[in-house]
Amino acid sequence: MCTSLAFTGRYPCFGRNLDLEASFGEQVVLTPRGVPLTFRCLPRQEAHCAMIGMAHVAGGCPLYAEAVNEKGLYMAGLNFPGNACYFPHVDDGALEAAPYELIPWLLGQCASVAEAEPLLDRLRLLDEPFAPGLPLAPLHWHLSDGKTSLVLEPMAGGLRVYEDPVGVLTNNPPFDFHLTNLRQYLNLTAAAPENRFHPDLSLSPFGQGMGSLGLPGDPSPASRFIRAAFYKWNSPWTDSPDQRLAQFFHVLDGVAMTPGAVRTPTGELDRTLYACCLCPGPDRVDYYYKTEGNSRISAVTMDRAAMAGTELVAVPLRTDQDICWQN
Ligand SMILES: C[C@H](CCC(=O)NCCS(=O)(=O)O)[C@H]1CC[C@H]2[C@@H]3[C@H](O)C[C@@H]4C[C@H](O)CC[C@]4(C)[C@H]3C[C@H](O)[C@]12C
Repeated sequence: MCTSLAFTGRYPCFGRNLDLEASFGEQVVLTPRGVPLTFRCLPRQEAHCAMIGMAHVAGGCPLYAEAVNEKGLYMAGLNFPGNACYFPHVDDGALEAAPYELIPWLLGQCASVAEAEPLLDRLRLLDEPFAPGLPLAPLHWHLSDGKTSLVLEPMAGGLRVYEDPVGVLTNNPPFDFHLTNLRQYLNLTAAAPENRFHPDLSLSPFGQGMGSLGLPGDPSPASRFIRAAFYKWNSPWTDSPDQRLAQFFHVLDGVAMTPGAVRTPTGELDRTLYACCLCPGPDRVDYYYKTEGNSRISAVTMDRAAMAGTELVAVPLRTDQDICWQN
C-alpha cells in the first residue's frame, strides 16, 4: 500500500510512502534537461524540464514511482488494482501514453496543474508494458503543483480527473469513495473534546487525544486516507524548513507499515520500502528519503548545474541502519 501527500500553500512540499513486499530496484534518479525523453506514440521531448524522483532504471530509461520537476510539479503513481484500465492503441488523434510514460511526459513539459489539465482531456493510457519482464502496473496518480492537487484514475469508462482538496491519496477504492468516507469523521478534533453526550452528565476527558477517538488505526487504504488527512490538516507548518521536514516524515510515519502487521495473499510482508519528501525551491529541488532499514534522513539535491546536465544520474539508496553514536 502506499500513501501520497501534497502540502499546498506558502511552503509546498510533496512525498509518499512506497509500500510493497519487495524492492523494485529503486534509486533516486535525476533526469536533467539534456537527456532527451522518448515515448512510444508521443513526440520526443528534446528540451524539457529537469526532474528528480525514485525510479527503476531499465535500459537507460527511468521508470518513476514519483518525481518532481524543476518548476515544482509533483506526480506519484500508487497501486489501483482491479480498477485501473488501460486501452489498445487507436488512430484517432488522442494523446496516447503508456502508464510508465505518464510521469516523465507530464513533468517534462508542464509547470503547473493548469498546464497539465488540457493534456489530460486528450489522454488515452495504453495497455502496453515497458518490456515483457516489467508487466503493466495498475496505477492511479497524484498530481500537485503546490497550489492545487488532482487525482487521475484510469477507469473502464476513461480517465477520471478529480480535484483533491485534501492533498492525500492512498489506494482502492476510487477517489470519490475516500472523499465521502472522510465526511464520516467530521466530528474528530485534535482539541480536547467537550461533553456533547448530555449536559446533565458530568463527563470530561481523562487524557490527551480523546478528541480523535475513532480515528482508524489500521493499515487499510481507506483508514490510511483518513489518518493521513487528520495528521496533515492538523500539522504545525512553520517557517522552519527543518521543522516542516520533520513534520512531513511524522505524518508519513503515522501511515507506514509496521513489518509483520500486513501479510499479502502470497504470505509476504507488506513493507514501507521508503518514505520521501520532495521540496522544490527557487533554484534547487531537494529529495529527502528514509528507508525501511535506515531511519536516518538522506538527501539528494538537484541544483541548477545538475538540471543542466546531459546524463541520467542514478543514486543508490543508503539502506543500512546509520546510527549516530554519541560516546
Ligand atoms: C507498487 C508501487 C505502488 C505501491 C502501492 O501503491 N502499493 C499498494 C498495494 S495495495 O494496492 O494496497 O495492495 C508502484 C508505484 C509505481 C510503480 C512502478 C512504476 O510504474 C514504473 C515501472 C512500471 C513497470 O511497468 C513495472 C515496474 C515499475 C518500476 C513499477 C513497479 C510498481 O508497480 C510501482 C513501484
